[in-house]
Amino acid sequence: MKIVRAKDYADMSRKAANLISAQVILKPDCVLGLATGSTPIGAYKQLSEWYQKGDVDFSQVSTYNLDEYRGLSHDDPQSYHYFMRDNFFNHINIDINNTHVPDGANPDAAAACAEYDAMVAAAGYPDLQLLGIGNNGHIGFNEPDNHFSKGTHCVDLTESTIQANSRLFDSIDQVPRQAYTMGTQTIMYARMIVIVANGEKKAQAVHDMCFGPVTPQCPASILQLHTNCVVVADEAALALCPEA
Ligand SMILES: O=P(O)(O)OC[C@H]1O[C@](O)(CO)[C@@H](O)[C@@H]1O
Repeated sequence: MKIVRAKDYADMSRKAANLISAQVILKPDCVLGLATGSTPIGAYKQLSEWYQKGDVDFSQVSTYNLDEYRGLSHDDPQSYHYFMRDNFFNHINIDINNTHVPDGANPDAAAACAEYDAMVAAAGYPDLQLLGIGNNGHIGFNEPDNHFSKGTHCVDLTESTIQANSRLFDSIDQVPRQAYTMGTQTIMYARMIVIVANGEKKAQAVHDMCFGPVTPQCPASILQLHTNCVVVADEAALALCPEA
């Protein structure tokens, strides 16, 4: 696990975007695993600007997102389908048919998850997986648990995640209680992982991810065992990691 210290959110976003654009430049038809949440928005913005300047070309890239709320239509402004179009896909030259997000609109959880797993496997798994980290150490929507998850599955969101994500909804009652998420094992199949974190709220989770025991109680801690994982975090998120 390599830890890259960034000055602030803008610096973190640029550094993460640099790693992603290097992947696309080196392998134009690469598979990117993508994340939602507030943290990666700056990196998506930076990549979109570099695309506009002609520095990076997404025409052959395909993408697989980590997760989606169960029960939201693809056009619901709170859905991750919508988020990805709004924050990234609409601003670059990616073929929208090559972008994939778990189908939260399919009420048949088993079918939706099995179908998504088959697609990610058929694509050969991501060359690079971008991740954010939850305040409780979750990756994707893999919440603290007594075992690490494997493939795509339906999860009950924890109260802390519902609370944290309620800032993006009109009221906490509107936050969906379930989601479909890529499993931890699938995330670990990515050939490179870039995990971004900023702000003091993430400091404990970042410390536990990098220096705590490897335990499903902090799902991100398993990344210590990945052979090519880069943590890009700002000073505030690294406040409890002075040794990093
Ligand atoms: O970047 P944020 O908004 O803090 O979210 C962190 C994590 O939480 C999620 O949004 C899910 O709650 C993940 O997709 C993300 O990685």
